[in-house]
Amino acid sequence: MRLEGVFARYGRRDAWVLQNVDGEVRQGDTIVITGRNGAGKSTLLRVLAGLLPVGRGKVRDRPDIVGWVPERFPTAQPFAVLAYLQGIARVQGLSQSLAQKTIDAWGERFFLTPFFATPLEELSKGTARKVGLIQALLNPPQLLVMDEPWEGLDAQSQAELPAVVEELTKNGGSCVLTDHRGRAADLGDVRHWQVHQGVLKEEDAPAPQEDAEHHVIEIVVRTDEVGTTVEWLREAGYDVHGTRERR
Ligand SMILES: Nc1ncnc2c1ncn2[C@@H]1O[C@H](COP(=O)(O)OP(=O)(O)OP(=O)(O)O)[C@@H](O)[C@H]1O
Repeated sequence: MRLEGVFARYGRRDAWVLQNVDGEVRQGDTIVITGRNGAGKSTLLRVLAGLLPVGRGKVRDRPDIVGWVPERFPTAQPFAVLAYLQGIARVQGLSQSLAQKTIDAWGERFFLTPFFATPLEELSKGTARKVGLIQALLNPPQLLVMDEPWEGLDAQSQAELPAVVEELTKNGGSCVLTDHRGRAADLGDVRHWQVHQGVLKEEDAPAPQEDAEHHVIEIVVRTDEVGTTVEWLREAGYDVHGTRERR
């Protein structure tokens, strides 16, 4: 998928939010978009997902199946969680039995099953975000676009996200996301796009800085303790660079 000279804005009289953006998303890519508040990161995600039409320029070869995970999942809808996900699966063309199997599997994986009967309006912010995530994954997307996916999720679900991204990209999908908390360090090989005042620049991975006052320690923990350990270290103020399987 390619963006060629893309300009985007929200109203015909507004200033351009994105200006002359060129970029290519290739199969298997994970791209992390960074930039200051208001730089245009979410706007770029909406353009990629096809939710905001471009004012000038072209978007070429957007995949047919795009999953969109919004920063705020809209809970003002008159459905319980399960009925909502079943409705989304139906719209996406999944058969009833496949839909149920898929919803059950994601519900287990993200600890959402106990909330299946809860009305969307009664969900906490974090639980609502899980619904926002799962609805985007029901029909495996060829492009997954996520706005701050770690935000508001519980520690176990946060720890599960890198595996979800890896499964998708290994199967030829691509993933583009924003992450102001630095959690994308858990994702392995990623490309970095930086947005500054609506202009996009591709960056090399940030170079490790020489720093005589800090050292890096590698620690080994049990697989089922990775999420809680990472969370615990971050809460204690440590900078966790990433996790990997022991080889
Ligand atoms: N729905 C909207 N209608 C009008 N203007 C908008 C809308 N959404 C964003 N903007 C404007 O577009 C600009 C870029 O916003 P955007 O949300 O893309 O930035 P961002 O980099 O994602 O910021 P943040 O990190 O704060 O989420 C801002 O000036 C913002 O006010």
